[in-house]
Amino acid sequence: MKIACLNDLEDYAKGALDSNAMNYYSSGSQDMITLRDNQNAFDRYQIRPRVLRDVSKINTNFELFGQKFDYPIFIAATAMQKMAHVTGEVGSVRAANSRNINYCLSSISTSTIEEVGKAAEQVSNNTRLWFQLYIYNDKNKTLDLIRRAEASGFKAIILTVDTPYLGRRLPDIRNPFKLPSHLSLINISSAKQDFDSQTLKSGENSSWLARYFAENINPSLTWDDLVWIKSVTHLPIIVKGVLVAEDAKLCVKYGADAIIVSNHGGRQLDSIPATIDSLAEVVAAVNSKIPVLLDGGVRKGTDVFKALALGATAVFVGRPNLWGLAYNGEDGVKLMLDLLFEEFRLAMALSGCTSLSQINENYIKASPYFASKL
Ligand SMILES: Cc1cc2nc3c(=O)[nH]c(=O)nc-3n(C[C@H](O)[C@H](O)[C@H](O)COP(=O)(O)O)c2cc1C
Ligand SMILES: CCCCCCC(=O)C(=O)O
Repeated sequence: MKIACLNDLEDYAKGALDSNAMNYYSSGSQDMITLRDNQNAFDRYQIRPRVLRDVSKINTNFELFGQKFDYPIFIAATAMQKMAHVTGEVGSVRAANSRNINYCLSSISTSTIEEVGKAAEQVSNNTRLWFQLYIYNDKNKTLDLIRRAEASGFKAIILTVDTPYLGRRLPDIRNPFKLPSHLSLINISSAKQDFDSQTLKSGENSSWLARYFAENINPSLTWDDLVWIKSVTHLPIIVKGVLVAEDAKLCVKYGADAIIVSNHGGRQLDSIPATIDSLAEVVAAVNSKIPVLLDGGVRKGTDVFKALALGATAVFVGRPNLWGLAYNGEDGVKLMLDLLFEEFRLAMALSGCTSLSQINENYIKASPYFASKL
């Protein structure tokens, strides 16, 4: 069967990946309510299309932090991509940069920061790369990651703020995840996958991923750490994992250069709002002072259009990158992106919009069906 949309790629990946990788990639936390809602929530909005406008030419270009992008669709940071395809992060970055869009590398990658920087340079002389940062208890380790990202041509740091501890992912507790022995968390010192289970308190999360986080990642971060990061790098700092107006205002106050409205793909706290439902609140609070981006559940061109209509500058896809890799490495990720680009261009044309700047709140409304259920 020919792949027609991103959900087809997911179906393919389900048959191709082993259950260890698939459980890790696909799961959300606890009852996965937020995971499901991220996608479902897009259906609660409708597009208000305009007609009889010349839509023979559609322009999807835009600029952010002085860099030009061909589409407002980026690839989000997802950890350990070599379980999806032997090329892992290198395949993904090559696909993204060949299409002139951003690739975000996770701190917890299976390819080095330097390999990813080089791979991007090979396909584009204007690399489009952001580095996602977890702050370690060891500040030198954190600084080392920042310096390596700077030296490898990364253009911004994404500070993930929704993960002081890892969410409780039940599939990983029931069937403990194992990183295959030929892979490692290569940017950071070796992570112990085995530990003495006697040290666990009754009921404590026994996943090594969760334990790695508990032992290495700093849960005491505050807004002052944002100020600290800004003081140690010239790169823009993008705060990822903001969902409410109060925090959006603090991002502006403490000098964030952009916000990503994100609930970590439904993998952290469960029962929190879908990102598309949080977007308008954050956009209003920020009051155009800094760009607002969004990830979570974006699977269709109309999802991208809806996010932009509600005020997002750009969106990210997380899991679809992994499904694309599982399908056919770099070419699979290119296919994933091209499908989404095509759907988005069509959504723009059929709504009567020929450039991104025309997409605004006049093009969106709550679905009357869902509004009546509230
Ligand atoms: C398998 C997997 C690994 C992830 N790893 C990271 C990570 O290392 N750092 C991070 O900030 N977010 C991570 N995320 C969250 C993504 O950056 C993003 O917020 C989420 O995937 C977006 O939702 P989507 O998968 O529905 O597109 C991960 C998500 C998944 C699915
Ligand atoms: C070994 C550390 C766990 C990686 C966690 C990456 C992540 O953010 C995720 O959602 O998974």
